[in-house]
Amino acid sequence: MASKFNPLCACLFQDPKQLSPPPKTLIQDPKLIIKGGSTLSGHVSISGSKNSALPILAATLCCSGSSNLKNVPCLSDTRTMASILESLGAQVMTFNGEIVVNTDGLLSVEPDSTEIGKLRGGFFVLGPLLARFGEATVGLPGGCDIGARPVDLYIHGLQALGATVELRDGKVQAHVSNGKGLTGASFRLDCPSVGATETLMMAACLAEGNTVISNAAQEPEIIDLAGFLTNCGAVVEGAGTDTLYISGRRRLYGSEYSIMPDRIEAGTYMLAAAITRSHISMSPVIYSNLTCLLDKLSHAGCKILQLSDDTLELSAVPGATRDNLQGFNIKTHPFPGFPTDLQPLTMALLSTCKGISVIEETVFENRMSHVTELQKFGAKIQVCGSTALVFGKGNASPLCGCQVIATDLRGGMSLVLAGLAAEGCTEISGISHVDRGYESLEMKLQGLGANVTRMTSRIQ
Ligand SMILES: CC(=O)N[C@H]1[C@@H](OP(=O)(O)OP(=O)(O)OC[C@H]2O[C@@H](n3ccc(=O)[nH]c3=O)[C@H](O)[C@@H]2O)O[C@H](CO)[C@@H](O)[C@@H]1O
Ligand SMILES: C=C(OP(=O)(O)O)C(=O)O
Repeated sequence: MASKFNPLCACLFQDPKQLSPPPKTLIQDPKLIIKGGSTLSGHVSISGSKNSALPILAATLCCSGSSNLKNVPCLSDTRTMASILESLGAQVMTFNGEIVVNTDGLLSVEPDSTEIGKLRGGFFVLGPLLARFGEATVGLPGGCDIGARPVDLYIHGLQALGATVELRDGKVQAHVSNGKGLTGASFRLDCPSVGATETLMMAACLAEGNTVISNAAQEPEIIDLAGFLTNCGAVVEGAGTDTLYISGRRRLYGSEYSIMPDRIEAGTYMLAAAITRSHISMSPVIYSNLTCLLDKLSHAGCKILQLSDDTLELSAVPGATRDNLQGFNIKTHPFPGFPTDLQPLTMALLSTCKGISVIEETVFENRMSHVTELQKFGAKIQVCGSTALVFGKGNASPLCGCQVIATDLRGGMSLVLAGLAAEGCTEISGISHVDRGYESLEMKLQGLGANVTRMTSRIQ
């Protein structure tokens, strides 16, 4: 049984009230209540990147010994990922944003399927398990319901490295039958999938010989994963370009690594400041990871100042900007294009700007489910396929608080932004979707002066 030291649990056990058994049936349905319409001010700290932490946690399976990961965000997704590693027999210790993982005593190559089904990132364990142990059985992943999200590229890539892969009973079963392990190969991805690039990169690091992955994803999270793998002894070149060159090693060794700041969380707080016409600062931020959004926000009329290497200040206060923010068009693309994860949040902002804005979603075929909820605030949006026309309200009439339901992570967060800007009270249910990706959400918003509270109903 894997051991886990969690200081939070240790604290709970010191309080005798916490020792009484919980009621038999306990349904928790967290909601956020937002009293909107006020401006934000102050500084917000940006957490470590969820989408870096998940593949890097999976990559610890490639390594002998312990990996010590710092700046891991405390999120339901990272907790689920830790539990996936534990279901394999890994030892996982969590302490204050640090996670130490030791995979030496692994007992299984089949992670808990229920946990895998909770997020997309769980599936990333397939490549490392197969590469290190020659076999793996992994259930199909969950994650946001924003499109079909097949795993064909992962499978074809692993087959190119010599694995036999089949889908049986809703699980991907993979093994290497040559008795030696995966073999390096050249593989071209049909589209630059982030998860497939990460999975193949991890697998290739332990394959015999050289691998070339072309049409690879170029997201900053790929560079972060390559940074961790390189620290562990891997040889990866070209991360951040469309071609990766990997020279396989017999073994990798666990190392210490600090996860980069979350560019999507940083973008979210910039958009929160813009939609509430506020002035806030934030750090740490890597500017080059956010160029597209920064350009659009400047064009809209926001004033953006780089206070230091990693600190950014954004002002959308009337007077500091033109008379109101001007709408703009976006088309989502893989990095360095406009990030799909910021599309729903940008839509919320555009509904308050001047003029008509066009949003084209090209990465996922079904990432518009937030529109019907945004319309409940009074936002004027028309959707045709994967394109949305946003008729900005400008100063004409503000958004109005209402009751809405979050059905995915970023769509849910777009409702939080709308609620911050809206006049009156907003109640957002389905907040567990948002908790997958935003650390200390209401604490951070409260720190900026927002009136946000969490309500957890307990039903027996
Ligand atoms: C945990 C994590 O890191 N999630 C991110 C990751 O998701 P994820 O890695 O799932 O996203 P992908 O880059 O793989 O998906 C991009 C497109 O490729 C398609 N595709 C993907 C794999 C495959 O085998 N076949 C296929 O057709 C998908 O359906 C989608 O239309 O990148 C997305 C794109 O930046 C982000 O929105 C997610 O937040
Ligand atoms: C889509 C996202 O996550 P996932 O890939 O885990 O569903 C996201 O982070 O916006």
